[in-house]
Amino acid sequence: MSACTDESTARALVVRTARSLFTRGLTHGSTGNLSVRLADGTLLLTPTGSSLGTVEEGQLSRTDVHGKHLDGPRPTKEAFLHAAFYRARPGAHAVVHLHSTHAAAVSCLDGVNPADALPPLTAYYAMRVGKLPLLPYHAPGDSSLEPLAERTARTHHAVLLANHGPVVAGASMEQAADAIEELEETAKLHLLLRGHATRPLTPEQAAALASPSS
Ligand SMILES: O=C(O)[C@@H](O)C(=O)COP(=O)(O)O
Ligand SMILES: [Zn+2]
Repeated sequence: MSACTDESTARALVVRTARSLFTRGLTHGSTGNLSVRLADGTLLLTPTGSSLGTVEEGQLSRTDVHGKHLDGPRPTKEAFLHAAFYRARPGAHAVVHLHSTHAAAVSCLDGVNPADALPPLTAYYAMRVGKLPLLPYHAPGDSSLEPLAERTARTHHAVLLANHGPVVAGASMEQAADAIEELEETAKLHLLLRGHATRPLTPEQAAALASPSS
């Protein structure tokens, strides 16, 4: 997915990615939502209440970059969050939100560092995700989170919503999906390692690997 991808290719990519994430158990029921930014600046999003396992190309919603519904079915209730990421990150062309189990579990832990919810356990995590701010709990669809989400997204392409799940933007759908999968795997490692003495990468090691992600 890039700015020059045509709309039918973009629709196919959203559906293909949604099915792939759902069938591998990275989100369940009707949780999670995906979007892409088209060359004309409008956004295609999964509709509210849809399952990522069954959503179809012709059923996507369109909004503008302020979350205003333009056509198609009613968009995900998190359209405002997707739009906030696109406004904050001009290089972003895709946003993915999941309720992946281990990341959601970390989002419910007490004492998580709000500036960075997961340690850089592996080099791949440092390369794909980097710092992961924890945004305070808001009910799903509560747009009062929008200003903080937009401010945070200016400097971070991935965030964790407290008691909820991750949201990740990428220059392409492949990059966003790759990063959110890595976030889930690192959350799993983090939980597996609780109670064990661990040696995450040092801040210098992590910084040396950080990529200027969209
Ligand atoms: O957790 C929620 O309710 C939403 O964030 C979600 O994941 C699914 O909502 P819709 O995309 O509106 O179906
Ligand atoms: Zn959600």
